[in-house]
Amino acid sequence: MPNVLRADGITVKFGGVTAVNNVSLSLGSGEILGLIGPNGAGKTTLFNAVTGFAPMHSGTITLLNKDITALPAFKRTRLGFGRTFQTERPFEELTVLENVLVAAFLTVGRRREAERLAMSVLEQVGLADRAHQPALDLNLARRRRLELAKALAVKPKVIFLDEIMAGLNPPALREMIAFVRSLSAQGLAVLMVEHIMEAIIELSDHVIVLASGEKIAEGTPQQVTSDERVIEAYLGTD
Ligand SMILES: Nc1ncnc2c1ncn2[C@@H]1O[C@H](COP(=O)(O)OP(=O)(O)OP(=O)(O)O)[C@@H](O)[C@H]1O
Repeated sequence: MPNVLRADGITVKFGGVTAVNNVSLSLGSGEILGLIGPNGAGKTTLFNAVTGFAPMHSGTITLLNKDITALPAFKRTRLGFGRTFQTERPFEELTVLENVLVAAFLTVGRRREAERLAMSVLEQVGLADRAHQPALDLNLARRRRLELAKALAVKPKVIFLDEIMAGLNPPALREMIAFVRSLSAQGLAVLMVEHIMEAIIELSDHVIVLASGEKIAEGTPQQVTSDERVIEAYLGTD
């Protein structure tokens, strides 16, 4: 599988705390990489470093063989990074469509083209019928879909999903799992931080486990969930 994204030797420090220590990952087109680990393991920090939202101490990032390490987040977005945020934060006073338009304008200059793109991603996530409602009116599952629509509206090559399954009820979780699978089937590379193991096990081609900023295991979902170090990191030892 050709590499879409590579991150090599990523280290992030906050003052004296090393939140991510020398972690590498790579991701091919249509591949789903799950990033798991106990609270405070460094998942969000690694995710933010790769997407350009957290400064790195060291490491390199390449997108389609182009070194993008020095680029700020908005330039990475333009080159094909779409992301959701752990705490979804729509502009609540804007409509659903307007929220997606804000993202679409990051990659498309003309209004008509941006509107077409925004409507097509709203259709893709099943929110087209709510396009003209205020974002404020959406329930949690639909807010997550709006986050996805915003991430897709930048025409990504890699999509970064930060705990998009958290708090969903079982039917909404099933729908979200199916939706993420459909993204990978379309050739998108997916990097997913997720605590819901059901989703990780069903979706991930490959899983990286972080604990205290270190990569402690990687492999298929079956390999990592039976790994002693992973079980220890989650359960602790007395
Ligand atoms: N802006 C920051 N300033 C200082 N320390 C930070 C900052 N962001 C994260 N940290 C620290 O870095 C470590 C990793 O945190 P991070 O949020 O990346 O973990 P996580 O695996 O995403 O956790 P969770 O599953 O709870 O979201 C923690 O010790 C955290 O306190």
